[in-house]
Amino acid sequence: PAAASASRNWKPVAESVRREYLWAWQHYVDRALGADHIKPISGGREDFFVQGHSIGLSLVEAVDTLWLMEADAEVALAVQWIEDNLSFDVDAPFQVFETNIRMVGGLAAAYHCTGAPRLLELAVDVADRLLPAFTESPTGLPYRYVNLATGEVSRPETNIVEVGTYIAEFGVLSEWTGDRRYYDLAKRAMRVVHDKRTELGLLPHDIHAETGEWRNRQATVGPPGDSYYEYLWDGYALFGDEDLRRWYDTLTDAILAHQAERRDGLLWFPQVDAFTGEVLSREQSVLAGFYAGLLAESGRIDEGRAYHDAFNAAQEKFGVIPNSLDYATMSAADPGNAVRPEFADAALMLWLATGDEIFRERAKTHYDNMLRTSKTNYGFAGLTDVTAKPPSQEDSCPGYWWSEQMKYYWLLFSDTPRFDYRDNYLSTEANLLRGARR
Ligand SMILES: O=C1NC[C@H](CO)[C@@H](O)[C@@H]1O
Ligand SMILES: [Ca+2]
Repeated sequence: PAAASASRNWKPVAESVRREYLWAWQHYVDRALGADHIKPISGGREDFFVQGHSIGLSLVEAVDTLWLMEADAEVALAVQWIEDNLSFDVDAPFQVFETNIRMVGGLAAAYHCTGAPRLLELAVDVADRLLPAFTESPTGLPYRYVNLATGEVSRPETNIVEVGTYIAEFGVLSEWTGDRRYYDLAKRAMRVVHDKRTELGLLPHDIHAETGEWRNRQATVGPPGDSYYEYLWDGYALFGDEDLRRWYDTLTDAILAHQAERRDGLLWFPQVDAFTGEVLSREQSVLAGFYAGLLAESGRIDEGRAYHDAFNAAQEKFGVIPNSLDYATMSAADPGNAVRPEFADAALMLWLATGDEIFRERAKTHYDNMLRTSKTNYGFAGLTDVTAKPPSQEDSCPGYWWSEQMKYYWLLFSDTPRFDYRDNYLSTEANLLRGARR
């Protein structure tokens, strides 16, 4: 292998990341403790799952990040708040997918890092409240919403992300409790989707939970297709399930054969008709950028590099990559960016897979551009237009900011002893479910 390029001293960057994170955390504690979101411009509070009732989302998403940063006093405060206040006995419909990746995953990661028993109890409690979405479904494909207090399910018009992004969180609950129901229900839904692939081996992205019928023709590696593919690989990586690997390989080979396009030396993944392969759109969601990391994790390193090169071209052009990019013209189809983490997610995965310093350089640029454009009075704000001078901000900070990019930067630049750099797993919400070194 090429001699590892003399890597620069990244410690000052890691210290900056930790300082900025704890600065934002202190404002959340002082002004919005227990709120799902802080409003970073005004310092106000914002609900995410249910209007009028927060359940401490940003705090739950922050615990493992704080722990990895060795901010142990802050971890203690957060765990105490959870033990004293967090209840899922809420008579309202919750989105099953978002509740899983953020709350089941956030609590499971907090338990993995701290060992506090109440955190596992709460992860099991909220997962149990999600199960009717699966068990009430005639196909095994979960409904999109469930009332956490009554178990009433609703909204069968769903998609492959929202039926297929559970195996990581549900799988560790099965592993840690011995109850296989979680794993089996998550895997069954993934099997149903895989078995409905088209002749070309591609997947449309919208599906009906009661009939099992496809509701559209378009295939995408962006939302709402992305984390279905991610979790096929993750289920194999975490639990060694050869079915999941076989399904992943079948679908990925088809994507690379029918859904990939090279243009000016860059690799892109257009939206195509899953039945005919016809290109339907060359718009690329910034969220699709995670796929460069997934390709590298799953042994397609050259393709992963090439796709990250494509998004890096966008980062070079725009500074902050727009929500949606038309890669035929490299123009911003949707000019906002709600502090999306995917470019940094893929940079970490590619750096772990290759050791190539270029990915730390690219992540540093992503961090610098986020600092410059999103930092505001009490935290970090999403952008409504990355092309404006300066980019225009919105008074909102999403929960994934507390779990994702700041954790990716910290892991890339700190070399923290609390993370096993050789054997680890981060969920699609960057929840650490394996590799904490207590
Ligand atoms: O998988 C996900 N999709 C959307 C968010 C980040 O853009 C986040 O919730 C997560 O990474
Ligand atoms: Ca993700």
